[in-house]
Amino acid sequence: MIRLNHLTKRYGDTLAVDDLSFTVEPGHVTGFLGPNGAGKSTTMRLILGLDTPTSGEALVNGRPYTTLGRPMAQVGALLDAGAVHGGRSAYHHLLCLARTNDIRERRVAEVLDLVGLTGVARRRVGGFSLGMKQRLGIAAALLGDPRVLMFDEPVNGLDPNGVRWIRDLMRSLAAEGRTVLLSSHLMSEMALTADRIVIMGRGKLIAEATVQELTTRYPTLEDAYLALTAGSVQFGAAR
Ligand SMILES: Nc1ncnc2c1ncn2[C@@H]1O[C@H](COP(=O)(O)OP(=O)(O)OP(=O)(O)O)[C@@H](O)[C@H]1O
Repeated sequence: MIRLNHLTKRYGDTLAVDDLSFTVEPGHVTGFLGPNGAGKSTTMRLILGLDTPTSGEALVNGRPYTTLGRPMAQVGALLDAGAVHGGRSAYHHLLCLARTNDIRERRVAEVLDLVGLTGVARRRVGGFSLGMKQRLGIAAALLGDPRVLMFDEPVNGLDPNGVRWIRDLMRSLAAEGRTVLLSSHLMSEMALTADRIVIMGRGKLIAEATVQELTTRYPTLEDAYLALTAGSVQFGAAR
């Protein structure tokens, strides 16, 4: 479970996350939505202890990330698929992560198989396509077999097979009772993947609802999103 209590992050004059409180429950795919600059990535970084809150707290399984023992076994995340050492092979990249996190080596082959990269495991990551890097990032997130998972825009760069694969993977991880938080700007895909939705805008919580509640009140999830975020879009072309 992920719980945010009055989470706030200020960068100079920018209030990136503003008194944000919500809970991400196990057993569901929770879609994390919001316009560009809403604060989604900052929130995920705060949950992972990659940044320090100005005030409030982000808890994973009841504790701040930085106090978790064996954190990769509790929470896995894909934030930036490009953030890997291009000179290493996929296998070596995951092996290094496993060794430094007290994870058995056999798990490396398991996750490579799970994400469909076994055939290219010995190739240098520098030559990987964006979609292959996304798969490698997902393999790293799954390495510690954590109960809590976060994915920031995982379908970016994936072909239709990859998009379908991500959807099925997210849903099966949730069906196993894991907590899955998934950000994406692709509303039609989100409607097929998530069952709960959290929407933020300008750092604040705008809505927390099930997909069913939103699509009962609005014709589609996209209509719901556009109506609810209408006052929170910061960047857009003049009409
Ligand atoms: N390290 C930082 N230093 C200064 N400002 C930052 C930093 N990180 C984020 N911000 C600012 O915080 C705000 C929220 O950014 P964030 O990347 O969290 O939004 P987002 O919802 O993930 O956006 P997108 O959908 O475009 O990825 C933006 O105004 C951004 O410029």
